[in-house]
Amino acid sequence: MIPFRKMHGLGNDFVVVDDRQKTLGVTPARAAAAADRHRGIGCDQFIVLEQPGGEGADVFMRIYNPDGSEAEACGNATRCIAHLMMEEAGRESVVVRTVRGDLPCQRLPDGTVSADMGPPSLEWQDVPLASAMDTTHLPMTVGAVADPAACSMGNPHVTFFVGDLDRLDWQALGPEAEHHPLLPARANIGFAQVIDTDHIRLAIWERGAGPTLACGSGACATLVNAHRRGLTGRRARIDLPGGTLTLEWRLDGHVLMAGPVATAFTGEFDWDALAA
Ligand SMILES: N[C@@H](CCC[C@H](N)C(=O)O)C(=O)O
Repeated sequence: MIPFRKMHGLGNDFVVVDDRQKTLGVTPARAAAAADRHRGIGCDQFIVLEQPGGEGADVFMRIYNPDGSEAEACGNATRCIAHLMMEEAGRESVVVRTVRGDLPCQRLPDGTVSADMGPPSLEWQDVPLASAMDTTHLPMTVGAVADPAACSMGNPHVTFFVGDLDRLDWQALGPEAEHHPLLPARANIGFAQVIDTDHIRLAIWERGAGPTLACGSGACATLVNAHRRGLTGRRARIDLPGGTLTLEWRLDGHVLMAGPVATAFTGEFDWDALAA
């Protein structure tokens, strides 16, 4: 049997397994089976802890979407895994390694966990987009929304700025936007309503996962894109369906994100039962 921990950040939920001993036999298909909300345990991302493979980090975090694709970044899982590692090490700060790089994290005095998600990539090749263009204004229309901005937080993000989120059926627009021909690696799609220069409401359609209650890297990308469009300053509170994240795009280029993390329950499963 494989022990797991069900964690979440603002309801963006994860099944976390510890494969630091390399015994679990994780494959993309098995990760997808475990993430399935009907036949598996159910989660937005299946997270695998591995040995960091070198100095400078406490753990390596591998991220699978429910469709079996591997993601380069996951902000909320970074904060959850940082919490786990801080408990394990008895420290108040750790470094989580991902395919994107090393992400320093710390526990804040109010008990929330912050992650330094590194600098965004702003060039069209790095998002990636299908051809050369200004990443602050993409020639992209999906239903009633148009003219989004894009950037990468290691994973690709597109942000549509909308007038009233409550009057937009954004879940109906997500699939077409995620698979738009301008997006060769697909993308996470944000629908953002700027309330004030330091306050954004955000809903996210996640690549490989669909609508989620929150997306940490999506919140980072939204602040970056909103600031580049002149809509906000470099700090904002971002309200998502599952709760609030605090964001700062520092002058050194790094994006800092803070918010709550929680463990919902723990349990055990085996791959054969999931596949049945
Ligand atoms: N929930 C995440 C993002 C997870 C990965 C994403 N679906 C992708 O494919 O890039 C977050 O909190 O950032």
